[in-house]
Amino acid sequence: LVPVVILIVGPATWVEKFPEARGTRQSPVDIVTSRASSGGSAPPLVWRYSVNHPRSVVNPGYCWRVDENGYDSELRGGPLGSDVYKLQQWHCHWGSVNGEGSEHTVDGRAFSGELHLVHWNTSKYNSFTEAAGQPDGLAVLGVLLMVGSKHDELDKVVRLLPYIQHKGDKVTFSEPLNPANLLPKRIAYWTYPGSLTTPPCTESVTWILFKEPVQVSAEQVRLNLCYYVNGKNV
Ligand SMILES: NS(=O)(=O)c1ccc(Cc2ccc([N+](=O)[O-])cc2)cc1
Ligand SMILES: [Zn+2]
Repeated sequence: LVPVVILIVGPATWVEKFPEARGTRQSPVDIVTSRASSGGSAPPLVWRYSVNHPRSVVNPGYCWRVDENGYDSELRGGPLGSDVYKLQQWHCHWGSVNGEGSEHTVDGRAFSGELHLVHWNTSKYNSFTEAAGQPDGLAVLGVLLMVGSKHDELDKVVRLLPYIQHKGDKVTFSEPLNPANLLPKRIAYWTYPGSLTTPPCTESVTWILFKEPVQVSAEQVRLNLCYYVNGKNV
């Protein structure tokens, strides 16, 4: 008899190390559109990002992450009350197979990938890490990605991926880039109180997921797939 060792390394083991993962507002979720209530009289969501500053693309071991390096930006309004949030970093989630890389699903449908723009509450907290531990500390803009035409703004990052193939690799670039160009044209969104989708799974995220997917080319998806295995192998 060969002893069978079942090695569980996925989300199922996260609860052991990150008790938050057992919480009541865990992300990602399936957005059941028929159950979403209309936004009513919520104020408009507004954002402003700096364009001309050096950014770093990092390989954190899954997908890729762009650090804003503390340069100024603002996200306010919508579900965020009177607090002002600042962009800390943005990153992606891709699947190991095309078409199933997104974290959130909409009526059970997954998308090819999902971009997250991670902001923290500068009105109430003094650092990203402090804010990341508070229920109203973070606000993440989620953008669903589907295969279609090439995305020129995203390509400014995708073309750098061959230079950060290993975990910990980092490359700094100063080509002007406007994160607002990563967002869809129509800015209708779903919002709900949730958590970080990967460890430490802290329940500190106000999720704002845009309804309209953004198109990226099949080549851009392939480049992401061949350089990164999605966070699922964390
Ligand atoms: N995918 S996501 O929910 O947008 C997400 C965003 C950021 C992070 C990274 C992270 C966020 C917070 C901390 N912390 O406070 O120790 C450590 C790592 C993890 C996950
Ligand atoms: Zn994410």
